[in-house]
Amino acid sequence: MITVQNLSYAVKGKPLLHALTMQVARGETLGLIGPNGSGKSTLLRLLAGLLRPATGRVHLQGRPLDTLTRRAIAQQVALVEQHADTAEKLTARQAVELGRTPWLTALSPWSEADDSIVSAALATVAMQDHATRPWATLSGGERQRLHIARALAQRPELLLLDEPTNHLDIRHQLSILRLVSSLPVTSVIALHDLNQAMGCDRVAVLHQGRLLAIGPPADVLTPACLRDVFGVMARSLTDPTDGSTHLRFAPIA
Ligand SMILES: Nc1ncnc2c1ncn2[C@@H]1O[C@H](COP(=O)(O)OP(=O)(O)OP(=O)(O)O)[C@@H](O)[C@H]1O
Repeated sequence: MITVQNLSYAVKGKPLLHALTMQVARGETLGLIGPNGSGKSTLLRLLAGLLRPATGRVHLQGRPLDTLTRRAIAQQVALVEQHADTAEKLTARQAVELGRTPWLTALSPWSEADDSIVSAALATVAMQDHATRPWATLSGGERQRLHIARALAQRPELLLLDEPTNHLDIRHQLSILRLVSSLPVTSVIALHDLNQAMGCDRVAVLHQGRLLAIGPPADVLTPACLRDVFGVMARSLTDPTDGSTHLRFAPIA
C-alpha cells in the first residue's frame, strides 16, 4: 500500500503539485491521467523518491519514503521514465541486468537466480531474441520494452510507468498493459490514452497540479470531467460484443 499525504512540490517557488492526498492499495493498478503539464511525471518522481516534497510525505508499506536509503527504495520501487535512456555500449540483456543492481552486494554477488530473473523479464516483453543486440541498434519501441523489462527485473513492489505505451505498436501496447494489470505488484501508470486508462482498477485525474478525482474509471471519466479537464466533448459507447465501455472524443464546437 502507498499512502500519499498532503504532498506538495514546487520549483523556485512555483507550485507544481498542491497538497495531494491519496492511497493506492497493494496490487492495484492506478491510471494517472491529466493534460500536458498537469504534474503526472512530477508525481511519479516524488513517488520514486527522486524529488523532495515541499510538504507532505509518501509512505511505502507504512514506512516513510524519506527515511529509506536509495538502495532500499530501489529494492521496492521501479520507475520507467518517459524519456528514459541507457548508455549505448550495452547489449539489450545487459540493460535489463541493471535492474538487479539494488539486490547485489559483496556477500550476495550475481547468481544464477539473477540470470533467471533477467531471462524471464526479457521473455515477458518478448525481447529474448534480441538479447545480444547492441542498444544503439534497437528501435524506440524495443528500447521501451527493455526499460520495462529492466523495471520488472528489479522485482519491485511498486512499479511506476510514465506513458509506457509510447512508441509501442498496438499489439505491444495491449500486451504491456495486460501484463501490468496481471502483475501482483502495485502500479501507477501515467497514460494519455483515456481508453487505456479505462482498463485500470482506478483512475486519478490531475489538473494544474491538483488531484481532481480518483475512483473507478467509469465513475471518474465522465463527459463533464473530460470537458472540464481536457476541453473536449466525450461520449461513451458500449461494445456490443462484450459490454465494455469506450470513449469517443470530439472538439468542443
Ligand atoms: N524543473 C522544473 N522547473 C520548472 N518547471 C518545471 C520543472 N519540472 C516540471 N516543471 C513544470 O511542471 C509542470 C508539470 O510537469 P510534468 O512533467 O509533471 O507534467 P506531465 O503531466 O507529466 O506532462 P506531460 O503530459 O506533458 O508529460 C509543467 O508545467 C512543467 O513545465
